[in-house]
Amino acid sequence: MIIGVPKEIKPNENRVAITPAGVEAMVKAGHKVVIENNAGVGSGITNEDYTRAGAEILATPAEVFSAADMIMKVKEPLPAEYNLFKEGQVLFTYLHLAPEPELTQALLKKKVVGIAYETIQLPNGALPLLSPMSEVAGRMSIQIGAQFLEKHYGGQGILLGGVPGVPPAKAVIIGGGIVGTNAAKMAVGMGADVTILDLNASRLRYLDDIFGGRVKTVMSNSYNIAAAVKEADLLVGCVLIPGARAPKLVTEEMVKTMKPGSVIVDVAIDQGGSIETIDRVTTHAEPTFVKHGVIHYSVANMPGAVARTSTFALTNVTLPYALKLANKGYQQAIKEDLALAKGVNVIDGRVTYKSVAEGLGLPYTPLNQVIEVPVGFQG
Ligand SMILES: NC(=O)C1=CN([C@@H]2O[C@H](COP(=O)(O)OP(=O)(O)OC[C@H]3O[C@@H](n4cnc5c(N)ncnc54)[C@H](O)[C@@H]3O)[C@@H](O)[C@H]2O)C=CC1
Ligand SMILES: CC(=O)C(=O)O
Repeated sequence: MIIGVPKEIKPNENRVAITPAGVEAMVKAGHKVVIENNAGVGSGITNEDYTRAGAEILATPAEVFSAADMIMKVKEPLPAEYNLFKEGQVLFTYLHLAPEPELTQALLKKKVVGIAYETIQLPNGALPLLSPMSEVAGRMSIQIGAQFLEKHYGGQGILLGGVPGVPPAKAVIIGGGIVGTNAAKMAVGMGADVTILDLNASRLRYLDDIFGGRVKTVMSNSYNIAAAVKEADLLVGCVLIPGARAPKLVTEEMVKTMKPGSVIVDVAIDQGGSIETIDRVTTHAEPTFVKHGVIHYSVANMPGAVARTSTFALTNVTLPYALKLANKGYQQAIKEDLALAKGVNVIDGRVTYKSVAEGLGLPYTPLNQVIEVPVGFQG
């Protein structure tokens, strides 16, 4: 199989979908890897690093898309890439289709086999290809929040951890999954007063255990969210219903109750966001805007800012699945792997992931009506 890796084009997206180790593994398995010129430089990987591992460098994204049977990317394709897909091409990347109707239509039109990193799901519910980036974004959310709380960034001028004699800032985290847990680790480490809300009581119990009483856990409902938001100096939004648009849990009225110069970091923005006052996706170049006196941060590719860490963390987990797809072909690989089958969002011009179809108001086709699925697969 020919595997193509274009350079990412989202603003300040410096990650790349394969490392030289991945190239070497693909080539050893009998595949060819073509990589766009300088695709790895943002992550500190040169063309020569790739060619030494056995890849071929191509000058343009058009050449990469045209040569490849499978495209490996990091972020969802942008409009400039929509016309580059080939019919039946496998696209293995983060897709986040629920808030992306135009991208979804482009993939359906070209009958692309769209396998989304973020919906590959193990039988125990874990999302192994989302987790490492959630770890990165969760940890970043607190350092970003701490920075924007500084006066010269427009914040209240408070130190997250306080100092002896002055109380710490209040960090409120909505969603106690991978992002939320990693945010809490950083916030606790920096000495903040931390509250986590989730609607999964078992998860709250787990968080209470691992943090040994250093975080407050609260059941997520609109009453408790309103009370916590009002107190928050730093609010981190990180809920997820896999594949679906994020629910708007924090209303505009709640945001109005926050102190001027407080900060909201909506990590769940890649699934449409969970804060009503966030009406736009921001970029690393211009990451914030102010509404009702509150600083809003809504960058959808946060890990792109720490590209070297993120590229290696991401490719550690994507490579085994990419190898399986390349070695067996997508039909056989999907038929044999329950987690991979959960990753298929679009195939043969149909949407095969239910919450994506529901979110976009498009017809849903169960995956088993399109290709063979593993025994026990539930779409
Ligand atoms: N902006 C960015 O650069 C990045 C964004 N993300 C996004 O962050 C979000 C969270 O990801 P993970 O932590 O990995 O997901 P996860 O599945 O580990 O955790 C989500 C948590 O949200 C909870 N939840 C669901 N509905 C809720 C509600 N109504 N109230 C409170 N909690 C609720 C779930 O019980 C779960 O504990 C996802 O949308 C993910 O795509 C992840 C990495 C980077
Ligand atoms: C998860 C995701 O969207 C990212 O890492 O950019």
